[in-house]
This record gives sequence, structure tokens and C-alpha cells, in this order.
Amino acid sequence: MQDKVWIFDTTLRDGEQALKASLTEEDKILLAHTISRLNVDVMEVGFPVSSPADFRAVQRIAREISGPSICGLARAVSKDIEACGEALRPAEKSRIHTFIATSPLHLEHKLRMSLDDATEMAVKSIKLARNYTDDVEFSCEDASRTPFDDLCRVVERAIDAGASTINLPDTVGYVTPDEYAAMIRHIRNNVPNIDKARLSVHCHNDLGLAVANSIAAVQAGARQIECTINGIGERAGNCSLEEAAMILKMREDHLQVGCDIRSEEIYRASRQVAKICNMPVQPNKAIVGENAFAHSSGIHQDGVLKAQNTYEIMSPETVGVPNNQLNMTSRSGRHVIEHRLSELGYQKSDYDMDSLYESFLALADQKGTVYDYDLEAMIHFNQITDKDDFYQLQFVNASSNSQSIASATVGIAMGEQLKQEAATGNGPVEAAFLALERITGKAVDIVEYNLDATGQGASSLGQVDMIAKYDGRRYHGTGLAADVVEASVHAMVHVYNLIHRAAKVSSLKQQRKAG
Ligand SMILES: CC(=O)SCCNC(=O)CCNC(=O)[C@H](O)C(C)(C)COP(=O)(O)OP(=O)(O)OC[C@H]1O[C@@H](n2cnc3c(N)ncnc32)[C@H](O)[C@@H]1OP(=O)(O)O
Ligand SMILES: CC(C)C(=O)C(=O)O
Ligand SMILES: [Mg+2]
Repeated sequence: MQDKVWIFDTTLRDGEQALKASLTEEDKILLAHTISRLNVDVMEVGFPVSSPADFRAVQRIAREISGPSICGLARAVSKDIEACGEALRPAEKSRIHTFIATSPLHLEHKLRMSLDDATEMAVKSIKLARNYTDDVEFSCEDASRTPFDDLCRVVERAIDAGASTINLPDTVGYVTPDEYAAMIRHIRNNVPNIDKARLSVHCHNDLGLAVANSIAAVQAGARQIECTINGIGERAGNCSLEEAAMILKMREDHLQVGCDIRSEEIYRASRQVAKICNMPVQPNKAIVGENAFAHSSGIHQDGVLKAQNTYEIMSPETVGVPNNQLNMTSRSGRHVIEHRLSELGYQKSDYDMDSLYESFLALADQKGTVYDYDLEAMIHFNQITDKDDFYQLQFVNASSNSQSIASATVGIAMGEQLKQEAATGNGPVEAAFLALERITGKAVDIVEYNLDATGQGASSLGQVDMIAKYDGRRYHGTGLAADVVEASVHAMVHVYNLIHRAAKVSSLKQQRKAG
């Protein structure tokens, strides 16, 4: 690597500021371990003065995590610095991050003080922080809206006072990459003691430029990027760690700098943050979105099958995604079908591609994604059996209240037979699923369960989208109903019908082989 950019993760501080419910101490510890596995250089894990719970969480992380430097945030006031220093005391390596706004707007309206007064507070706080650690970071909040000359004056004083990292945030995500790079260059060229500090950037995403601004700043000489997993953070979020890190890794040739992030840990970290913070990742999100390594159109699938790098600039394994995905949809072509079938053990002579492709398109138009068992059904039955569902939901009765255990009774027609079962559970959905399990005799593993509302206001419908695993295979079930328990039961019945159909296809395959 030519030169290194430090990665400063602030998922547990700036990221946490954006959550509707604060993270518990246990959540923070779990995420802290995950973040440290990414091999970040610094992790900012809280604002100790803000609450006793945050103080305790920072202290526990400081005690438990080794490797990265553990950092806490503090305003430029003594009580914040002291709380931060105390919370970080058990850390192997600690950093106190103190800040004060320097822009005319923030000085006049928020802090109601002059730049000189703010500078004196910064100097005093940095000196106090140095009593706790040699590693002190100072941020000029709203730096990107601060006149360059003012920034130079504050930065010089902060370095003289003992700050070894100077952070120049684009707090409100306002500037463009060229403006931000010009600011970094100006500071590097005009602050006499700048060589005694590492320059850091902290970008918000209000105009969608957080990552671009961070990289432009690196090109201008910044050597620390402050970022969060999945880009979570105040308002539109912060620079996304996975995007910044992968740009540095993938384009080291061009940027002449890299970073030490263990990229194979990225996907796991992203999933965990999304789940624990209850902030789902959009499917088309770079690096970690569900579609980041999925190919859906025939021309792309054909290209990837011939040479993966035709449509993939990095392999999914590089970021810990198990494999790429070739979605079979009505935009797919013959090549991907042939490839999938050969992976399933079929030879070209087992089917007539033209007629298979015709059935494939009809089914894909009807249901969106075509799965392996659909392909096999087309080969073996030469027709689609989606309409002949084996399990038909007859009724579901569920009851729950805050004082007793939830219960549900479900009735299912299975061919000529009507079967009903009752069960109890932690909630009505679990009770209904257990009743279904008793009816079918099949215990499935729920890998994903998403409940959403479709429509507006009180008339909206509950929409359930779930992935369940049975016998090593994954099945995707969906359900829609005014009642969320009913929608859930529809989705699970959908899964059972797919399992039933897959079993039918595989027994037919066996019979043909034997005969
Ligand atoms: C850009 C950022 O992300 S900054 C970090 C933002 N994060 C947070 O605010 C989360 C943690 N915050 C908190 O828990 C609380 O806001 C606390 C404990 C810090 C302060 O709470 P309170 O004392 O009740 O004050 P409140 O939050 O209402 O107002 C902030 C005060 O700090 C002052 N202040 C703001 N930034 C700074 C700073 N960097 N240094 C010194 N004072 C500051 C404000 O001017 C205001 O002072 P005032 O009371 O004299 O008007
Ligand atoms: C505290 C600072 C670094 C911050 O979060 C910001 O300016 O956005
Ligand atoms: Mg911020």
C-alpha cells in the first residue's frame, strides 16, 4: 500500500444519533465487537456525558475491546471532557474527540459567542483532554461553512494545544467535492503546524455526496475518513464505511492510498447493524444491498457466466457476500436457464429449450422470479402447477391480549381432507405458525420475515414477505390480507405449497431415473 487512510467508525455515536430507540448496552457491545473485527483504526462509541447508560456502554467497550483506539465525543466543556476521560480509562488505546462549531451561523445563533471565545474553549478543552490521553481529536463543527481564514486560526491553535487529529466536518452535507477538496488543500498550505496533525473528514449525506466528498478530501491530502456502517447517521446519514473502504481498496491504483479494513467482514457487519438498529438496507445500496451482486437481465447473466468481471468489478466474496445471484426473471435469456439446469444436473438432451423458454417466460411474467423447482416442474410436467395448490387456507382464528398467552386455530384443506389444529405462542403469528406445523407435519426454519403495510392509512393491507428453509432449500412466501396474522398465515401456506411442489417434482425425477 502506498499510503494509509485511517478509518474512523462512528456507527455507535453519530449512527446511533439517528435511531428512534437508543441502543441498549448489550446491543452496543455486540456491535462494538463486530466493528472491531472490521479492523477499523478508531471507533467512536458514544457521548459519555449524555446519559449514565451511554457512559456505562462506553466504559464497557473500553474494557472489552482491544485493537482499535476507543473514542468518545465531548463538547468543549470541562464536564464533558472529564466524563469522556473517565469512561475511556479502561481502554488499551483511547481517544477523546472534542468539538466546537466555528461557522458564523452556528457561532451567532447556536453558541451565541465569538470565534475567539469558541477558540479559547477549544484550547482549554484540548489541554484538559491531554491529561487523560495523548490522542486528542478536535473538530471544527460546520467547518465547510466556515471562512478559510477562521478555520486556519482555530486549527493552528488546536494543534498547539495538543490535538493530533484535526477534523473538518461537512456537518450539514452542503459542499461539493471540489469545494471540499479546496478547503483541505487550503488548510494544508496555510496552517504552519499542520504537519503535526492528521487531517480528518466527516461528511453528511444531505445531498448524497458524503462518500464523494470524503474521497475528494483524501485526494486533497486528508488521511482519516469518519464513517458509519450502512451510512447511518443524523438526517440523511454519514459517509458509508463499506463504500469508502471499497473505493480505497478497489481504486488504490488511482488514488495511491489504501486502508486496512478487512473487507470480508463487511457484509456480516452491515446485516447486523441493519437488524439491531432496525434500519433496513435499500436493495440497490452499493456493496451491501440485496441486489449489489444480483444479475437479472439476460445479456448481463450471459456476460457474467462467460467472465464474471464483465459485470462485476469485485467478487461478492471480497465483501463477505457468499455468492452472486442470477435471478431468473422475464428479462433472462436462454444461457442462464441452460447454466442453472446444468448445475441442477440436467443435460441439454433432457429438454427442448425453445418450448421450455416459452413456458419460462409465461411463468416469469406471471410471478416475477422463477425458482429452481419451477424450472424442474416445467421439464417434468411441461406445465405450471402453481394454481393447483395442495394446501388451501380455510380459516384462521387468532386471539391475543396483554394479559394472556396468544392462541390460534387454523383450518387447511389438503386435497379432499380438512384438517384443523390449535396452538399457543408468544404472539398470534407464532401460534398460527405452530398450528400450521402440526397440520403439515413439517417444521420450517424462518430465515427472514418482513411485515409491511401496503396502501394508505386505516385501509392499508398487511403484506408479509418471508423466506423459510426446509430440507436445505429456501422458499419464498408472500401473503396479503387486511389482518396481519392472516397475511402471515397466507405467506406460510404459500411456503408449504412450494415445499409440496418441490417434493412432488423430486419424487417424479426419482421415478423417471428408476424407470
Ligand atoms: C454535529 C453533532 O453531531 S454534535 C453531537 C450531537 N450529539 C448529541 O447532541 C447527543 C448527546 N447530547 C446530549 O445528551 C445533550 O444534548 C447534552 C448532554 C450534550 C447537553 O444537554 P443540555 O445541557 O440539556 O443542553 P442542550 O442539548 O439542550 O443544548 C446544548 C447546549 O450545549 C451548547 N453547545 C453545543 N455544542 C457545544 C460545544 N461543542 N461545546 C460547548 N458547548 C456546546 C449549546 O450552545 C447549548 O448551550 P446553552 O444551554 O448554553 O444554550
Ligand atoms: C461532532 C462532529 C464531528 C459531527 O458529528 C459533525 O460535525 O457532523
Ligand atoms: Mg456528524
